[in-house]
Amino acid sequence: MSALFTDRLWRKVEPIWNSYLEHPFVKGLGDGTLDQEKFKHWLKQDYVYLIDYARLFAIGSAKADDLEKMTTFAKLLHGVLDVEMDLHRKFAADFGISKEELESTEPSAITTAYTSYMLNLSQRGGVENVVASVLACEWSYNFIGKSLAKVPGALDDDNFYSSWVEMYSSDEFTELAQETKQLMNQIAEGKPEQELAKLEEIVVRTSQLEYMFWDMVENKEDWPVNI
Ligand SMILES: Cc1ncc(CN)c(N)n1
Repeated sequence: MSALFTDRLWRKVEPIWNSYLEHPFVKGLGDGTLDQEKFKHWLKQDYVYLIDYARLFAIGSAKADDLEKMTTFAKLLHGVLDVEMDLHRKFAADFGISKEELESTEPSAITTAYTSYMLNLSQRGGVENVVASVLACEWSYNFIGKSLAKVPGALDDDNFYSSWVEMYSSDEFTELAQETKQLMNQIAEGKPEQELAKLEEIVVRTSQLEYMFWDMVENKEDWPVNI
């Protein structure tokens, strides 16, 4: 049996992903100490991020060369729009933020950079670029969710963010992450090293952008010079 491409990717991104677990924003989600104003910034920025992220699965579905992959992309699209974004809508309702306000959030510089990077690569490349672009997003949140679920008290009701940890460590979200990994392995199979290296670079870059997104919400950043 040949080695899985996602095992190779894991070895490459592991140090970046471990740094997420040390990030104050992520730690605050696990122990419940995160400032709610910072969390609201995440909620709004992530909502508009996810709208573009969902578009990537629609692009993947359109570019897929067989019905099986088309169906997987459609399932992942549904996962974003109707499962993951429901978490955001529930938190927003608790804060008195309407769906309209969430949806009309102005994307920050980092949100724009991250979604533009993925959309650009996905539009100009084939289906392999689409999967490589979305992989770190799905897989790293599941990695974070599962890691935080092991923090004592993280899933208890008195952690304001327990439903966040519950969602990203859930069996349902784990299945979505697994399906994305399987899709990556299927598509990578038989590809020459030169192409695999390009896909690896996309996963490394999106992993770095994930870190920048955590920093952006921690610091409630928007654009450097706002007018
Ligand atoms: C920025 C970001 N990255 C990943 C995920 C998980 N889909 C997310 N909601 N937001």
